[in-house]
Amino acid sequence: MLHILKKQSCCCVEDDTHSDLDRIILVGNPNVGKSVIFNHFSDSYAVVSNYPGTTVAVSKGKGLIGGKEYEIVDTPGMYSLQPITDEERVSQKYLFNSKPFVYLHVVDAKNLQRMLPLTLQLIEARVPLILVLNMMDEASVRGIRINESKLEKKLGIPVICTTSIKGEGLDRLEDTISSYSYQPAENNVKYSRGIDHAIGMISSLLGSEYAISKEAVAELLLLNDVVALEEVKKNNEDIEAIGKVTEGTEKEYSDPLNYVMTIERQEYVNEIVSSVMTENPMAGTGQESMRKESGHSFSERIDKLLIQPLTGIPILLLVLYFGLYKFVGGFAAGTVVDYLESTLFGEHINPWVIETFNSFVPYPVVQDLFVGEYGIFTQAVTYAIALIMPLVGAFFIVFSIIEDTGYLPRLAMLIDRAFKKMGMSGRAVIPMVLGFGCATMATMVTRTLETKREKVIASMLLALAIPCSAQLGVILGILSFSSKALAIWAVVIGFELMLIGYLSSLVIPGEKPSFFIEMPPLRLPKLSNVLVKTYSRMQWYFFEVLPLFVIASVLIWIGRLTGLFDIAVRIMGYPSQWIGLPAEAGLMFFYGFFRRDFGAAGLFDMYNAGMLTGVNIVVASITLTLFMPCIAQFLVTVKERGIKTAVAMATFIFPSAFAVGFIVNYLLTTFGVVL
Ligand SMILES: Nc1nc2c(ncn2[C@@H]2O[C@H](COP(=O)(O)OP(=O)(O)OP(=O)(O)O)[C@@H](O)[C@H]2O)c(=O)[nH]1
Ligand SMILES: [Mg+2]
Repeated sequence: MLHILKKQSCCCVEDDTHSDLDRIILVGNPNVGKSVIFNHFSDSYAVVSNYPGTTVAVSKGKGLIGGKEYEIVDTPGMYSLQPITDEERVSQKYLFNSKPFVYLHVVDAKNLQRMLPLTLQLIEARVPLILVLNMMDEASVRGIRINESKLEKKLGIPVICTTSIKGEGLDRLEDTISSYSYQPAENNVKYSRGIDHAIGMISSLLGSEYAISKEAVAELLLLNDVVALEEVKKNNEDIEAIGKVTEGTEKEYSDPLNYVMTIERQEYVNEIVSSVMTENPMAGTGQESMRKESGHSFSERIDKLLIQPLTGIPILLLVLYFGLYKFVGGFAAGTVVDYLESTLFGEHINPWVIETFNSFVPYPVVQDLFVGEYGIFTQAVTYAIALIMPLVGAFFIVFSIIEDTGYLPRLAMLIDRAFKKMGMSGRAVIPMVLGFGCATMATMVTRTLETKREKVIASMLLALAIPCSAQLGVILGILSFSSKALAIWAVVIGFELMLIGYLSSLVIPGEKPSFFIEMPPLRLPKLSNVLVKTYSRMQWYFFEVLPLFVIASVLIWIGRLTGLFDIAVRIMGYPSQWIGLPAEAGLMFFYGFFRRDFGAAGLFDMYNAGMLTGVNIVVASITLTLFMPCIAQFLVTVKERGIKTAVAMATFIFPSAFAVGFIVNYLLTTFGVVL
């Protein structure tokens, strides 16, 4: 639980500041435990989850190793030095621009064959390197034994076995880092003559120095890698001559060069693995191996249940019912929020704060700003602490448990076919599900998707139809008065999501996505990780919402002093009335411009004040769910997708939210539905 005290570094901004400290950079495939090791050594916290692509931006912290302070850097997972997705590119760019003290290449020991090619590429890049064979616990359960010292000799770099989740081997890793000094390792990969020749030619054409070896840059150039091309252009290298070598070499081979080089590298990896690794699934005593076997087939059976639609869909519905409806909607939004908002803040804290403040500050204008109806304390802080935090907290607890089991990649497989109809692959399930936590974080996670088209559709749907945890909690809490109301809300939002997804896939050009996702083993969530992760996300969320809520309170205060507030609310009153709501509901949409959850909080207050009918509540919930993305999400969308796409999305979303609200209100009132 020491982690609780750590700075959290899962922020949305890429931090490129350089410190004077020697740097240790963690690199490796996704989902191998880099962030667990980062959390162990550094004073910052990076989120750990059981699916590939948890870390999508660089995280930094400081850590004492062998009595010396280092800067520790965690990077997004990458499969090879030639990236496919954006989060891999983040790591590749980092490699191009860093001269660290040492790289820790973290690999999953039970998948050595698949992971060592990146080690060989890093050796080819002639960077200072230590290989960390992590997840030794899972490898030994599978009867995998690795001869560490033989592997060290073969590769020419230090190799350390760890089970980072239990802290095993990390002391040895610390000692190895402390005594590390760079010794160039021999690059033993034998490429065929044409490729070898081309690498030699291109590297001799490179005049400048790079953070990685010229041969490694040459290999990337041979594969027309975008980042490598950018780097050599910056250094005014002879691009034309390089292009000629590349073209000539491509002609020599009937297969793409990437394929040929991957196969040739893999051949060498296979040779190494067969000499250093033994695999005996029946290892151990008779009893032990039987237990392992049955454990294996047990998790395979669960896997099947989760992935096959006949059983997978009912399981998904159960997860939603208990996780969201009962726990977030019932317990958090009902019991906890009720107590905090109405009793604790409403009856005790706020009256006391108002009285104390007013007795010290006798100026009504200032009183209004801090403790008035829309005051910084009475509205912004109360909303943030008593309403948003319990909802977000409850949601993140459920969410962390789901993440840590490895359920999300299985859900991705289950839903892949439905997602293909919306122009996305099953992989997009992960950012979409994360959107229920916080759409701002989730928009960044669209980096893990392969095609631009898929990224645009996913960002669009996140902005349009996925309610964030706080908003969802409020809506679940309010709509719990009638299961019919909740069903109407869910069907309309689900339908809109599928319809817009389907239409976007027809309109937005681009290649069809292919589905590839690594399937991590199912794991039992660790309580400490669930708590630390929930705490760090709540902290992040709190500092994200509180300033915006405070700014909203201040703007409302200025607006009320100048009369602009009434005008804005009156203007928003019109679309409210079009969808059958009282004009006062304009206030809620006005809040919604700041954040959707702020709007939802306004809706909660109107509901408590008995100002809305059953139909009104459903229509308002639907419109608010489909309403504008919040400011933070909009900014991240601008950063990830560009200003044009972001503005186009917002322009479409705003009127369409009211159009859907109008239709639903029309249908419900025409058919005389009473809720
Ligand atoms: N059994 C076992 N699980 C581990 C070990 N190390 C990490 N894990 C689990 O592996 C999963 C992935 O860990 P992370 O630290 O998030 O992996 P990462 O390499 O940072 O992944 P990305 O951010 O996706 O690139 C989590 O569920 C961890 O609990 C280990 O040594 N043994
Ligand atoms: Mg990570």
